Amino acid sequence: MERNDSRFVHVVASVYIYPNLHPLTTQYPVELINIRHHYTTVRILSDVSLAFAPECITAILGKSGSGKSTLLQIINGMIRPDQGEVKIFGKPIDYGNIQAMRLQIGYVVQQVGLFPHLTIYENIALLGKIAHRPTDVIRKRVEQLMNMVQLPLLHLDKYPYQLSGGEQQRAGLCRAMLLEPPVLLMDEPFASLDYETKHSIYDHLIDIQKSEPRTILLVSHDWEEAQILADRFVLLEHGKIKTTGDKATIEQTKYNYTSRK
Ligand SMILES: Nc1ncnc2c1ncn2[C@@H]1O[C@H](COP(=O)(O)OP(=O)(O)OP(=O)(O)O)[C@@H](O)[C@H]1O
Repeated sequence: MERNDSRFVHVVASVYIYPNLHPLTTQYPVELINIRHHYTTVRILSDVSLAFAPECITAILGKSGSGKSTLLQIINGMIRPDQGEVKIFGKPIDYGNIQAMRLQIGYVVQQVGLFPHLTIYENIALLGKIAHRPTDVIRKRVEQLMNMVQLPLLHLDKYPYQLSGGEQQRAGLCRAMLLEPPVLLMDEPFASLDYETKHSIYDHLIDIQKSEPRTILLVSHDWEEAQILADRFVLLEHGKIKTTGDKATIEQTKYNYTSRK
């Protein structure tokens, strides 16, 4: 039986469920069922079925162009797949009411995407305002998050250009976590950072995950990053699931995968 046989759902890691025998339940915060997607005539994702375990960090690994970012954008509803279904906490995405679902899903990208005309406070607090949270509650949460990632509070009134790349990335992380989303999608968030800054943010992320466990899907092509941060992983190759596994198997998979001709 091929591992990427679309009749099977890969439950990360390495447990396979036959949907007809064990209907998927809401125990999985994010489920992908037979996802297929094309850009123009090129197929980017083929029959991807996955169920992501709750409160774990799952790395989505694969070479450039393997479809990792497309998969993440399908999960947060930015892209509607040509075929298949995405379920968030057991419910299929309602594309007519995407905003409500987005409040449950934080999204962090490499380019950070802080608004240049807003202060760091205003950037981090933005979703709180949109969700009509009381100002004092938002302020408290912003300060709590900044403390968690060790971003000095004196940066609150600064503009993004006045912060370093690593500080901006931490502010982006705070913004994504403001509403305590149970699911956090991260698309190569640390790729542009230097080694030391990256490692210091890894430490903060591990600490945050201990105090506020959430389901994190981390797109990366960095096996070392996956080894440090991830509990589980999915390896994509040409838009298909090559394999899935847990932390203990990342190193061997990396060796097998990267030493191939
Ligand atoms: N909007 C688009 N229109 C057409 N093709 C696209 C679009 N977005 C991505 N692609 C193509 O789809 C393929 C998969 O892209 P995707 O960004 O999902 O891969 P990736 O694994 O995240 O790559 P990378 O690691 O380089 O970011 C690539 O060949 C890319 O050129």
